[in-house]
Formats: sequence, structure tokens, C-alpha cells
Amino acid sequence: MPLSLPKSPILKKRLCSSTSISFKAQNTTHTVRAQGYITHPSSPKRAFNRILTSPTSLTSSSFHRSRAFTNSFILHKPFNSSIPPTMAPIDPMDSTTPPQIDRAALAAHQPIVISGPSGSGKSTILKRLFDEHKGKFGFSVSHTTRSPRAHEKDGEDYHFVTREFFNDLVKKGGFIESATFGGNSYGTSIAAVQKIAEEGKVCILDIEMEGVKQVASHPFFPKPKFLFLQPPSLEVLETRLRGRGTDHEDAVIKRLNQAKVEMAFAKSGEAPHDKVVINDDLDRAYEEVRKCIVEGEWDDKEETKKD
Ligand SMILES: Nc1ncnc2c1ncn2[C@@H]1O[C@H](COP(=O)(O)OP(=O)(O)OP(=O)(O)O)[C@@H](O)[C@H]1O
Repeated sequence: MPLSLPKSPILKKRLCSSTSISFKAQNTTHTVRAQGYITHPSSPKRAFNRILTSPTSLTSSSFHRSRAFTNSFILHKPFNSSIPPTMAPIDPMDSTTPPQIDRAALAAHQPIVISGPSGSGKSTILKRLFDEHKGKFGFSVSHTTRSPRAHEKDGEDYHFVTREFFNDLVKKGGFIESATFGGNSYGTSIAAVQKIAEEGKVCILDIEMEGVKQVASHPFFPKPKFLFLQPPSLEVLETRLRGRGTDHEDAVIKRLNQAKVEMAFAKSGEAPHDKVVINDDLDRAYEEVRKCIVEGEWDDKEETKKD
């Protein structure tokens, strides 16, 4: 049964900001730890809102971005369009420091970017990871220029900001990734990510390919670890997407087409991935991911790349 997880902004999944993940299974709301929410694919949703399709999925703001590219979503109708900014823009142009960059915290709790085609199993694996390591990870709260929906709380689901604020933060380099969909902008701020690190947690960012490129090329944000989760084949991916039962035919086709692009990028030599994990067997893949993320064993990049 598909779940709907409340989450925060940016298009993709990361386990960051504080951290309480709320999700909805049928009519029951559960809270786990994270931000943002996941909506059933058939319900209105926005670019950065990740569609969580399996009951085991989790999500956060950054999660959501990938869906924007691969799904055709019906947009929620904003009910309030005048929400004031809640975060002061950081000043990345302050070369005396980077006082706003908490390098010690980010080094101690290095953020992890997980990416991979829709249906590759990111949500499934992250859900298990969170369940088995409670309090260790967090999701960041994304910024968005869209208006909040009835159930959304500013600062929890997203930081709802004005376009001026958003654009200003973009200019200052305050986002590690940002994108615009359907006239609304979404972004993962440095401040939101490092907040998780300062809380003593590892921020996990579930980000789609374009976001990954942005994070990797950010001029001054310390490099996070990048993990790419790959399906064993497009055929298997198609079977899993259809088995998930959350997408219409056209959405499945879009996801598969996007998967080809993402897998080509992963093999191109241009990708920043520190580790590629092939999700053939769930238990095996989970263990491989866990070793990287929990134990810090990111050692077989070259070997994996040859496959
Ligand atoms: N190793 C595996 N073997 C069989 N089925 C799997 C495996 N890993 C994941 N699945 C199933 O594949 C489907 C897609 O997994 P999941 O929703 O976690 O992918 P995802 O990468 O999070 O997708 P999206 O980006 O669209 O959220 C789910 O139904 C999940 O149960």
C-alpha cells in the first residue's frame, strides 16, 4: 500500500533536518523522523515532492526532486501565498570565513547524497537504515517559493519563502541544489543541511541526477559522500516499478526513460559517485549501503565501476 510521507522541500530524499518523518498509511498518520511528506502518485503533488510508493519508503525534501522529472503531477493548489521568509540568507561571499559553513560539524557528520533511478530501491533501503539506526540520521528541510498546503508547517515541511528571498539565497550560493518546477522553486540550503550535522546527525539527501551535479559542483560547500543505487537491469526495474503499483503507464515509461539517462550518467565517468551499489538482492544491497553509510567503508569504487 503506497504511503504518503509528509516531507519538506527539495526534490529529493535526504534524511536530514530534524527529523521527524510523518507519513500516512491510508488514514493513519505515523511519525518517524524527517521532513516533508510523501504523497501518493495519484494525488496532487509538486516537483520536489517525492512520491513514495512503497510502504517502506521514506522521504524528505530533497527526496522530492527526482519525481519532478519523472512524473506528471497534479499540483496542489496553494492556499496561502504570503508567507514570510523564516531563514536569514547566509553570506557565502564572506571570504573571511566561511563563518556560515560549519566545517567541523560537516566533517564530523559528513552528509550523504543517495541517488538512483526511480524504483531502484532508495526508499526501501533508507527506511530500513532509519529503522535500524534511530537518531543517527536526519533530513534537511528544503526551501520553497510555493505556498503551504493546509497540513504543512513552515520550518517543518518546508521553509516557505518569498521569491525574492529565494533568489537572493541562490545568488549567495546558499543552496547546494535548487530547481524550479511549475513556476515554484525548491532548494536545499547549506544552512538546513548543516543544521542536521550540528545536531550530531548525518544528513542524508535523496537527490535526483541534476541535483547531484549541482551539489558536486558547489563552489564552497564541503563535498559530501555520493552513493548511487542502481537496479540490476532496466527489465528488473520495470518489473519493480509495475509491481509497486503506484504509477500509470505513462509515468512508468517516463521513469524508465529517465533511468536510462541516470544510469548512463553513472557510468560516464562524469558522475561524482563514491560508491555504486547494485540492488539485485535487497539484503545484500542493504548491507553494502549500510557498510558505507554507517561504517564508512567506501572502498570499492573502482571495482564497482568496472561492472
Ligand atoms: N532488491 C529488491 N528486490 C525486489 N524488489 C525490490 C528490491 N528493492 C526494492 N524493491 C521494490 O522495488 C520497488 C521500488 O522501490 P523503492 O520505492 O524503494 O524505490 P525508490 O528508488 O525509492 O523509488 P522512487 O525514487 O520512485 O521513490 C518497491 O516496490 C520495492 O519494494
